[in-house]
Amino acid sequence: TIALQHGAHGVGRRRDAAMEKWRAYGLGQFVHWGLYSIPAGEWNGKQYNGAAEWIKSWKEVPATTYDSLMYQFNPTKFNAESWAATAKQMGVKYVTITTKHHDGFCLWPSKYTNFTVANSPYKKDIIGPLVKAYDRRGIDVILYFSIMDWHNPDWRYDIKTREDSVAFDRFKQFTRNQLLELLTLYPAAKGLWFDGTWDKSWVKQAAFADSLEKEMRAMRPGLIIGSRFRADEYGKRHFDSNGNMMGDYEQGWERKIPEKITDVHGNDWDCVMTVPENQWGYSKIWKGHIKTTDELLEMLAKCVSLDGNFVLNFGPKPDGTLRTEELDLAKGIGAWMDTNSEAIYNGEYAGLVKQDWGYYVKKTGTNKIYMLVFNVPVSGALNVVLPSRTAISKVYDLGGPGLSYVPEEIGTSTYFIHLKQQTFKRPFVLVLETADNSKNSGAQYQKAK
Ligand SMILES: COc1ccc([C@H]2[C@H](O)[C@H](O)[C@H](C)N2C)cc1
Repeated sequence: TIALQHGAHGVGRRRDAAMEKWRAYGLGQFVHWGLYSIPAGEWNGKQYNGAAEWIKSWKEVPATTYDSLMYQFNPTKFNAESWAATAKQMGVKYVTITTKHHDGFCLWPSKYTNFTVANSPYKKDIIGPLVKAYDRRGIDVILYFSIMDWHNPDWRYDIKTREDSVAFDRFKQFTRNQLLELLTLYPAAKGLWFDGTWDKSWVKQAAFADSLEKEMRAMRPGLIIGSRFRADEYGKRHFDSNGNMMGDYEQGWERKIPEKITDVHGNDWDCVMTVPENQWGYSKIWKGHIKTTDELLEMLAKCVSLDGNFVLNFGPKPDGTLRTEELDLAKGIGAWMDTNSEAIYNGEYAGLVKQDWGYYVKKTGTNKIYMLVFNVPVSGALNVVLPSRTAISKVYDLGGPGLSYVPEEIGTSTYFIHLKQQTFKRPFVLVLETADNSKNSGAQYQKAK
């Protein structure tokens, strides 16, 4: 191994209560809201073909004109309680909210810049009411913060000259000030989701970022910070020069999901996902494929079955209301979660052979295994292969009270569960209770005929 001062500071999963709670979330919500929500991907009648929250980077958009959008920010219909109520009904256990995106506009009244809600017609703090509304419903709040700040004149993409270095030192102090300010103003926040950390200027700040991370953790014991915040002294990000993950969970899964358990290297992780192909902030026109409730439920199931959390993005409108398509998805996901959330919360990788019908989730600390079924075979028979010397002792359907199955044993710890009906309109969950049958514990199952 390589001697590192600023690489990973621990190997393997955090075992403290705060991280165990994070590990158990299963389902989260991302909220991208800011000045970019006003143009919503359009400028002078032309469609920006990137992600709406990146419109300031479009050459057709003069930075000063974009920044004057601050004087239009007045979300008269914003109601933190209704956003939190929607999230509660959807069944999310945590929410990640943009405090400052790359454009540099702050949704809280920061005293380190004028580019904040305080100087907009709206005037009021947005973050405080959101933290309160979500937190009091038992939904933990994570604060999204972009290191890259296109508004701050001291931001640099790289540090080439003495002047760059002097300016970026000012920028580093500004960044530290804002982060300590956020932790001080919003003590209920459980973590920070960093972004905008890929440029050379920041990648060169291994020592500064490491000491800042230590300072924030000391200030807020239990604070959860992902792998995207800092680089090690050789410029390695997410995983240090020895291949160890930096931070408490892997943040690389943006709009993509791991295929198999070895892809996650035994770490905690979350997948952040957009409803359209690639739009985080509100975009008037959603081009391309828009994901349906069932597609999103399958992504959720896949993430939880591979030891991760699934975080679905919402891009509220400039008036502060949520768009209809997102409200409909929240309702659809919530309805499914009302029946099946016990297969999502406190779930982990079950260690069983993956089958085509869907995903296994094991309830942490128990021998209860859930079968989240998305693809019913034409045979109607779901194949289950358990570790040897393990037997199925009981199978029942979470959705159909009293709907239980007697599996057919077709080999050592190998079964078919013959479904009783052929057509299913929605994904459903079967609960497997297993027992050790090394002493042939007489588990209730049919002998193969
Ligand atoms: C360089 O490509 C990028 C960089 C940052 C992003 C940002 C998005 O704006 C959104 O905030 C997402 C979570 N983040 C990775 C997306 C693509």
